[in-house]
Amino acid sequence: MKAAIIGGGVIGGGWAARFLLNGWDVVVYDPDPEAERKIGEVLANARRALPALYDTALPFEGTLRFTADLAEACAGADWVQESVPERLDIKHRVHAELTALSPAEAVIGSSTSGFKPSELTAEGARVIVAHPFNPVYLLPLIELVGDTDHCARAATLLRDIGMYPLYVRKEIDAHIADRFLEAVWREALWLVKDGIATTEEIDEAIRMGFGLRWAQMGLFETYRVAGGEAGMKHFMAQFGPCLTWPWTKLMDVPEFTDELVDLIAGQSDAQSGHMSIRALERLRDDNLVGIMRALKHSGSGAGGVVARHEATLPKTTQPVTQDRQVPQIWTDYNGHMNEAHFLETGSKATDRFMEMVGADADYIAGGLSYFTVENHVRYLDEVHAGDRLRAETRLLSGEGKKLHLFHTLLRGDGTAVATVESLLLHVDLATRKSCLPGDAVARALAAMTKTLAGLPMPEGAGKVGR
Ligand SMILES: NC(=O)C1=CN([C@@H]2O[C@H](COP(=O)(O)OP(=O)(O)OC[C@H]3O[C@@H](n4cnc5c(N)ncnc54)[C@H](O)[C@@H]3O)[C@@H](O)[C@H]2O)C=CC1
Ligand SMILES: C[N+](C)(C)CC(=O)CC(=O)[O-]
Repeated sequence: MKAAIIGGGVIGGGWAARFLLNGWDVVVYDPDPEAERKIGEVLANARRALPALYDTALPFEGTLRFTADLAEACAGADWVQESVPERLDIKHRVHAELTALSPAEAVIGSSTSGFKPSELTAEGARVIVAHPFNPVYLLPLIELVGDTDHCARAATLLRDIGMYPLYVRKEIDAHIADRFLEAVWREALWLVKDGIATTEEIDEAIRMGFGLRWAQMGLFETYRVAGGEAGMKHFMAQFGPCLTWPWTKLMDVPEFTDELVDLIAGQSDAQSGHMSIRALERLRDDNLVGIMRALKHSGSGAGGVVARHEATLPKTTQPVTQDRQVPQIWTDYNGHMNEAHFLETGSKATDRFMEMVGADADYIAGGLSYFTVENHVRYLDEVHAGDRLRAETRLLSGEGKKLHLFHTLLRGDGTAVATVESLLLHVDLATRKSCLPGDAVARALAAMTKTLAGLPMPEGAGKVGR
């Protein structure tokens, strides 16, 4: 698959990284002589962040090219994404060329934050709104607005690269999400201008409270809970009258005078000027990865999107039971992967092995499973954030109620970095007592045992179950 990225600034760079890290070939067209350097830096941040959301490897990266020839960028593209500055005259000029140069079946998306499809297509261009959120390589939301068939094709491709397409049924300036951002932004400008709060105090008011709620429940679900046992109706009855009180300045906008711009920029420098933008991006990405991984556990919000995408990625096959990238959040104060995550990788390798022999989610839902009763971990070498890490699993014994596994954890360069030897007992989940496995699992283990018969024990094995 090929993506053409037209305009490779903050947003175009993020799109390029999202496509590339999902295995697409990417060609970037941007007249800025600095575009290649900037995209290289965005990509470096994306490489440490996006794969860290997943407990399995993403597809191999596609190729990245830069071109000064717009026709070459668009030729054979499956997706052409325009991310040039938010000016309608520039968008019109670029869209006319993209419509003429792109394959008829290609999606042509505009990253516009606020222009409506009727404005973008007024001069005959074939384009839809595909509005992303920064950083595009991590945040799944894309607002799609415009021709329904075109949007439907776009939605399918977006899901394949782990994104969440939200079809906006009725066009409106600034779509859905930016209307909220705009409301909050305008209120914040007044609070600074009127000397009520600094930029830092406003950020604390968001991140210490409602910002945490929004990521996992949005607005309406949060307020439903805030209504107590009586729910949404009680919430609306209690806070309905406030709608007529002066709790907002929404219809009134402060003018960007030099004085206000200097005040805000100065406060922002005092708040965050000690860090470079790239360092702030890495801090933001590490936090987003941590939050999204927590949400993945419960299947909520953006975490649910990652979990659903992960389920579509190719599964490992014997003897490989794990294949993933080491996330930043797995590293510790020594600058390498913390000991706990070697065992976590071994544990996930056991889960995958169980699946491979038929002790999968359906089997467990049927009331049978394995419990680990002993582990032995040997730490052989260091692993760092961003390293590829895989596990190869050898069945040592699978007779009766016992399952004895030996996982070798290998770094991307093939070096064995740890072994995790695990002893498990088959259990009946109703009685919580050990019992023999079901026939299909017993047969799969017996067949595997036969294949492995006569092989020597792996080096370092035999430390548990004695
Ligand atoms: N920055 C943000 O937070 C978000 C921006 N957007 C939208 O994305 C679009 C791009 O915004 P940013 O990336 O922030 O701007 P930017 O200023 O970072 O990047 C724009 C890029 O377009 C290039 N460019 C200018 N004319 C061009 C042309 N004729 N052909 C190809 N490239 C050209 C520039 O050299 C520059 O690299 C806008 O429509 C904006 O509303 C959408 C979501 C969030
Ligand atoms: C400020 N903004 C209007 C450019 C914001 C967006 O369009 C989306 C985002 O990433 O916040």
